Amino acid sequence: MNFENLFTPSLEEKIIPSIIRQPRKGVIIGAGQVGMACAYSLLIQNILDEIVIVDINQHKLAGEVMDLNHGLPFLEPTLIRAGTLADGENADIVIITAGAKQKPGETRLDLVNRNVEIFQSLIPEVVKYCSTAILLIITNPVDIMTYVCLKISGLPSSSVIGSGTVLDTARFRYLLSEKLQLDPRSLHAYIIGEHGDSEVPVWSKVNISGMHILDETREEDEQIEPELDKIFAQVKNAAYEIIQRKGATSYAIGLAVAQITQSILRNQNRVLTVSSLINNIHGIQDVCLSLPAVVNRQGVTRVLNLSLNQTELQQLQLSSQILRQIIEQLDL
Ligand SMILES: NC(=O)C1=CN([C@@H]2O[C@H](COP(=O)(O)OP(=O)(O)OC[C@H]3O[C@@H](n4cnc5c(N)ncnc54)[C@H](O)[C@@H]3O)[C@@H](O)[C@H]2O)C=CC1
Ligand SMILES: CC(=O)C(=O)O
Repeated sequence: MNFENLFTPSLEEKIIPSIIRQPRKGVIIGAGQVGMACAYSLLIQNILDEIVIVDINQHKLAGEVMDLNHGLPFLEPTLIRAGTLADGENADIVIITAGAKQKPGETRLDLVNRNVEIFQSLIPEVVKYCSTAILLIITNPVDIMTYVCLKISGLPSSSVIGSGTVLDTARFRYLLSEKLQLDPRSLHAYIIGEHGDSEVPVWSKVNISGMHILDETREEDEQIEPELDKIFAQVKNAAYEIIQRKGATSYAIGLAVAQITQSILRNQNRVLTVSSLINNIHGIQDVCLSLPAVVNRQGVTRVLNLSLNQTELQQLQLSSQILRQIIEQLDL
């Protein structure tokens, strides 16, 4: 039987999809726990039309791609394939998750030398094949790796973004919403600074419908402030707790990456606490860290100058100094 003659697409079938919009193509580098959680979240939310996944472990990569492809009958059409960076040509976004992860008890900053070495050979290849893509860095320590990627790639700072504290902000909103018995989407709160041990909760801005959290809770519970401190400790230690139990964190970061990617590719102008190059905000210079920023098809186009109280400002500046000291030790 000649399969080619079995079905010939009509002119409309060939042409109409390309008239509606350009296909959206993404590359995920690293098919580990995080890379595959990103692929799964992007796939089930129909954010990309084509996903190329790249990993040095070809054997595992082939298995991961087979497994995802077997789910396609339940989803919108998406081309998912194992590939190399050369297959990333014309990609709109490159999501980088490749590298070492924390072992139980290790900090994110402990990973810096191993992952900078990987980026030194990886990033020039990414730029060679995907020079027009937005680069979204997930590999830890994510703020340092975003800075390293920016320097090695020579790309404009708007095009190199770290997932930063988008995940910590989600943990913060979830835990606060549990405490207050609200939908987390109705509660606005931010974690800023390093995605790591020096991160900063912006308590002065936590609000529900514009109402500050302490106005909402004071009458109900006099003991709320120690409770709130406990919540922040849970946010800060979440990765340690999860890694100690299951070896890695994956689902929530996958969803966070899907949201950042959606804001980029659908030009949504969402305000997200991504990590980007900060200069001249809150006295911070030449460091990548998270502040609320506008994310769209150009990447990060605006970092918001969030007003902070004195404690928050000091904590943010300390966080930036910790990151800056590490950058100064690197040979970039
Ligand atoms: N920014 C964030 O919020 C989060 C960041 N992470 C970080 O993401 C990274 C990945 O974590 P997991 O996926 O759990 O680790 P994993 O060990 O499961 O996967 C890493 C993958 O990278 C691949 N890899 C290593 N070097 C490569 C290269 N040069 N090219 C292509 N592939 C390469 C490995 O073969 C492996 O499959 C870690 O650095 C981790 O700390 C994890 C969770 C949240
Ligand atoms: C591992 C990591 O960075 C996190 O889950 O926050």
